[in-house]
Amino acid sequence: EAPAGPGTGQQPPPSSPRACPGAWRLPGPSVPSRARTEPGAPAGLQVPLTALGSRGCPGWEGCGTSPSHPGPPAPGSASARGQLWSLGKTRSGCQDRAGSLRSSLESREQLWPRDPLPGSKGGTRAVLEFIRVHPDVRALGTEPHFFDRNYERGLEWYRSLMPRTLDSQITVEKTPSYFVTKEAPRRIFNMSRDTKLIVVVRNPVTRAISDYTQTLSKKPDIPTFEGLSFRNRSLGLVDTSWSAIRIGLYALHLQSWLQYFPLSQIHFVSGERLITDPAGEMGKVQDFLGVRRVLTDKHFYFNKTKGFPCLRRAAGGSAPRCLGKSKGRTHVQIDAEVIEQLRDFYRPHNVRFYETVGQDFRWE
Ligand SMILES: Nc1ncnc2c1ncn2[C@@H]1O[C@H](COP(=O)(O)OS(=O)(=O)O)[C@@H](OP(=O)(O)O)[C@H]1O
Repeated sequence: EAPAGPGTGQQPPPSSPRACPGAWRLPGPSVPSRARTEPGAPAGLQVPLTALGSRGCPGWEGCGTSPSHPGPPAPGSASARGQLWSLGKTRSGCQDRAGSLRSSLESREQLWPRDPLPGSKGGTRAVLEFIRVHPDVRALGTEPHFFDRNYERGLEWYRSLMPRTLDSQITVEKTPSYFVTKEAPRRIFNMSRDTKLIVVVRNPVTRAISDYTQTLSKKPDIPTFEGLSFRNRSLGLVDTSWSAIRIGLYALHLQSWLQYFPLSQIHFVSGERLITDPAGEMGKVQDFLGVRRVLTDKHFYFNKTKGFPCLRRAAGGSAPRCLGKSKGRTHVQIDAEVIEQLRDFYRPHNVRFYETVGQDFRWE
């Protein structure tokens, strides 16, 4: 996905005295005596836990061993709560990052070839472009896909992509596919258990149609939405192996994250409210990240042509900015009866999700 924003945004000059050596900006050398191999990581992958360690910038090891969370509870245990994406840097100075969400509980073989690049479609680009306006936030403009597709490249590679940050700044990235990537929670936890995660959720029926609309724009020959959605439509059997459907089973995916992260470390953005009240939703994001409420109503305006809220001034620029053409597409028309069937299908899953996170998103 092409970034809508200007590169990695504003960056401090290399000589900035406040720049945190070895954090995201400089791929620090691994220290063999203190490096460790992540259990389950590809053979030979060293996670240099101390590479970020320097005054004002507690290293990975420090972050990773923070007592804030005792570690992954046994799968299925009552204390297993936690979850998903976005990067952040804790106030203690640990450099965390966000990832995005979506985890393929299914294998890549199952996702392929119908969904080579599943997306969130909830509004992750909007959240990233909005939050990067904040002076205490630095964002990677592209999706690194480190915790899913590029994990073998190693943490040094990931770090080298990141924008330079000051001690006081938070680093964020977004990769929607993390949410449905089975290995992502463990990998992020092993990088830093203090990572703050943001998940943008949207009515799963609308999300599926958005996902399908995007795929159709790239592959006009794919079967109809109706054809892909059901194993047997007359019996109402929904095909949960189709990723456009499966990604919307939020409660299911969330369970993988709750094995590693407490719910308090995960923030859920309503994709619907992000459009109707961007300042309100971004206010909550700022609170969650622990930064000042800089982004307010005055940063947004509703662009009638685009049909969406846009920024009066994008990060690093002075002109108004809306997201690109791939955001806010006109959706494919879907039979009302099919939509009703999918609503029925998702209802119990949505209720389970609301109960798990303690919020009612009112997807009816
Ligand atoms: N301000 C603003 N401008 C444009 N679009 C906005 C905005 N806020 C939220 N959205 C919704 O974001 C949807 C795309 O979601 P993502 O960015 O998560 O998609 S992706 O997974 O990264 O491909 C996109 O979905 P579609 O409308 O289906 O294209 C939009 O509805």
